[in-house]
Amino acid sequence: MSNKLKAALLGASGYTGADLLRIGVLHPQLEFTALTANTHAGKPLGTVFPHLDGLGLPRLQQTDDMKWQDFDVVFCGLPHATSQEIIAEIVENHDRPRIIDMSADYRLRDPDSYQKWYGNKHIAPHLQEKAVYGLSEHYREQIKDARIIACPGCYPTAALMALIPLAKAALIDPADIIIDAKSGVSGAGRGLKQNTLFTEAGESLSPYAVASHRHSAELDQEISLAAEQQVAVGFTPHLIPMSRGELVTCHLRLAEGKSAADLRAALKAKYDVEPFVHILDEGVMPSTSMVRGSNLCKINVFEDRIPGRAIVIATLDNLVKGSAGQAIQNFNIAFGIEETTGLQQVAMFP
Ligand SMILES: NC(=O)C1=CN([C@@H]2O[C@H](COP(=O)(O)OP(=O)(O)OC[C@H]3O[C@@H](n4cnc5c(N)ncnc54)[C@H](OP(=O)(O)O)[C@@H]3O)[C@@H](O)[C@H]2O)C=CC1
Ligand SMILES: CC(=O)N[C@@H](CCC(=O)OP(=O)(O)O)C(=O)O
Repeated sequence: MSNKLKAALLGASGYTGADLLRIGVLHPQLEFTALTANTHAGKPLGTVFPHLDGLGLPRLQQTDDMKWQDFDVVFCGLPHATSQEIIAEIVENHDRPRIIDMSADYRLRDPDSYQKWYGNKHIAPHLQEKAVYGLSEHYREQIKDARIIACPGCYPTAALMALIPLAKAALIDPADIIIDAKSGVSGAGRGLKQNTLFTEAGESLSPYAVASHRHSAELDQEISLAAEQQVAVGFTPHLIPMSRGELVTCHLRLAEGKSAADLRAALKAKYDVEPFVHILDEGVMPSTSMVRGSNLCKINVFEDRIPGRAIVIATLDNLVKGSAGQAIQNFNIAFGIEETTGLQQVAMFP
């Protein structure tokens, strides 16, 4: 009999779902026994994702048919609002499985903030409060015992990896953070949207959700916690004509008497022991091609030419460290499995 942990994946016909399967299918302690979809339910997975054909993975099915008690873990790659209902239904009525959610529904601790940014009232605020924010390197201890692990958004994963240690050590002014962010088109999911069409996203670079992106709420929440004061973070995302990858450039004001070298030292002290977060050597430019397909986040620190300021740049693959890879990392932490298991892919280059 297999001693693998049994997993269901909700939203297996989406981009995060596909990458979770690409990575997870080789994980020695994970077995996907059910995969769900909505419009694609009933189809063999290989007809939806030919690159996942022939791997022995189950056919896509409706979420309604699931027997939740049969699973040790449920990975959730559904749109927000949909996932909150399914997750509440599972957690309220069953003592297992554990939930690893890639959507935004359980990331925000404050129900009012959720309603403000997502436009709908959260149906399970009591569960929202209990869920653990799944930024692996910063919430490892809480993830070990969590019933619901709310994986961060892709932009916040990159930005917070760079900024939390700096805010915690009071090396920067947390009220003066400007994040200029870029993402590949897969960040928007597989659903048909006009701005992600090849004809419209190709050969073009454009900002979106200027001063109004939902990830601002997560960024404010986590930077405020780290800095122990309520702050609002400047954040402007841009769509870049490439499939995957993300890069955030953080413009920072240094705390009185601090230098870019202090920021570098703090980040190195935090991440030297971490397998997935690397501080690049001085002067090396981070690029999405360094992390493509891997669970890595690479960061570098630059002195600004404006006195008293610094620039910190972080890059990751939105579908790996920014969602599916971090979800598997959290699975490893939650189930006491060596954290790098199944996640040691080297970046794809060129
Ligand atoms: N893409 C990314 O880089 C990141 C995404 N996320 C978040 O992860 C989640 C998944 O994203 P992504 O994979 O990109 O999204 P996709 O749009 O690519 O996939 C969505 C999946 O959810 C299913 N689905 C949609 N509506 C319903 C419904 N009403 N009931 C049941 N299933 C439904 C779809 O099924 P079908 O195809 O059959 O209709 C599909 O499998 C989202 O919450 C997203 O915000 C988080 C971090 C990064
Ligand atoms: C390029 C692009 O569109 N990216 C997505 C971010 C994906 C993500 O992290 O999604 P959630 O926070 O919704 O889970 C966006 O800006 O909405």
